[in-house]
Amino acid sequence: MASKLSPEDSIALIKANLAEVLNPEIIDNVILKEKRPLKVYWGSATTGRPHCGYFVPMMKVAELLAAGCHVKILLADIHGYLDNMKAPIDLVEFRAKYYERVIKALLKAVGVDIARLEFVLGSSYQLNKDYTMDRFKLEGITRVEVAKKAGAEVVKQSADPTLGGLIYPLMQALDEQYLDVDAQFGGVDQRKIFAFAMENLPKIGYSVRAHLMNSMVPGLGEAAKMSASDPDSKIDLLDDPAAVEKKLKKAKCPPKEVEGNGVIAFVEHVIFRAIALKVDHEPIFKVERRDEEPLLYTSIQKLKEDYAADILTPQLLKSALTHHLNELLKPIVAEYEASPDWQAISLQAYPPEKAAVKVKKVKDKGDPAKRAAAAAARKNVVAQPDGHVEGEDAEKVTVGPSTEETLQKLKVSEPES
Ligand SMILES: N[C@@H](Cc1ccc(O)cc1)C(=O)O
Repeated sequence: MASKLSPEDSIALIKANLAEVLNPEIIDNVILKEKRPLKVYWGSATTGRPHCGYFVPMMKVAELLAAGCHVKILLADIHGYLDNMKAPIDLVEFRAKYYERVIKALLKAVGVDIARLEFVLGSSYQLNKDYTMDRFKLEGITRVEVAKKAGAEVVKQSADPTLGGLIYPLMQALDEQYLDVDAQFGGVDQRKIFAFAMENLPKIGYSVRAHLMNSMVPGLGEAAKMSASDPDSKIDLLDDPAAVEKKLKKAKCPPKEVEGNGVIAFVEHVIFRAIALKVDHEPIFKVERRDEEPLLYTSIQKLKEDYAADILTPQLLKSALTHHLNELLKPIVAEYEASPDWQAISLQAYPPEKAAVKVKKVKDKGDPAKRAAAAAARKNVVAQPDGHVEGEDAEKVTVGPSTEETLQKLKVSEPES
């Protein structure tokens, strides 16, 4: 598969396995007429620890690389902060480094050549004069309601939204220009931002880009009984085989139910495609059975049929996936374990002690900062001094009064910037 593809095959692979492509002719034109590699980017706000769900967009990135594209990965550190401070400004830099390590390792695990892969840190160009002036231009012509709607499915919504959440989609649109790409890739949740970019970039003198959209895949590791916000239910990219097995055992996977089944979706969107990229023949997904011949699947359709008929049971499917997923994770974990450098980055990006240390001192549960620390410790997220809780589950555990009130009580000044 990694061998050189014909232009037509390359275009087909670029457009494969997507929910939607906007302005596909831009892609055809670059490859067939201009005869150069397509330049495309995928952006990720550097917030929570990347988990197994990242395999889904990464499979498309792997296909784009295999199709000969020049792929840029935007580590959107400023966006991570703008989106309701999902990542505190002093941690985003480390998180960006962590993301780069883990994404590289993940793509290598999939077996794709990353020579044409480039990482770009958002703040490395988003603070430049030209970018800033263009931002002002967009801000000057964008109605508040339009910006709000553009970000509605991406930016965390709240009753008292910040300006940052409105600027977010404007900057994502500008990124297309400043990253100098032909196309942007993202999930269908990004559709309104993509439409905003298509409508507004031409107004400030820039061209419309193509947009590639992945369908939204139901999450893997959403536990059957526990709440989805339980941090233990998400499979981390650095989980060891025993942890993967344990979490998958608990994962929601109703028998005979194919639609909305996260385990089947993962097999379809990640495992099958990963196998397809590695081998030249049809992918084979093997399900071992006790006392019986293994089940061999070369198509996801057959697998779904067997699942609906209960020939392939949740238990069989989960144990087969455990095996395949652990094979994918093995080199990622090995690289992490062999790299003191990466381990240090991990500690800086996601300091584990903060919440635990604070919680030990918690006596006055009336103090919002302390209540936040206690809640954070329970949830394995990080509490900030203002009572604001940071981490993937932040919204669900935020406690206490407004930041302003808390800051006054704690007698600390608002952080600069
Ligand atoms: N909006 C993307 C992140 C992103 C940020 C900036 C971009 O230019 C592109 C993508 C997300 O939801 O994660």
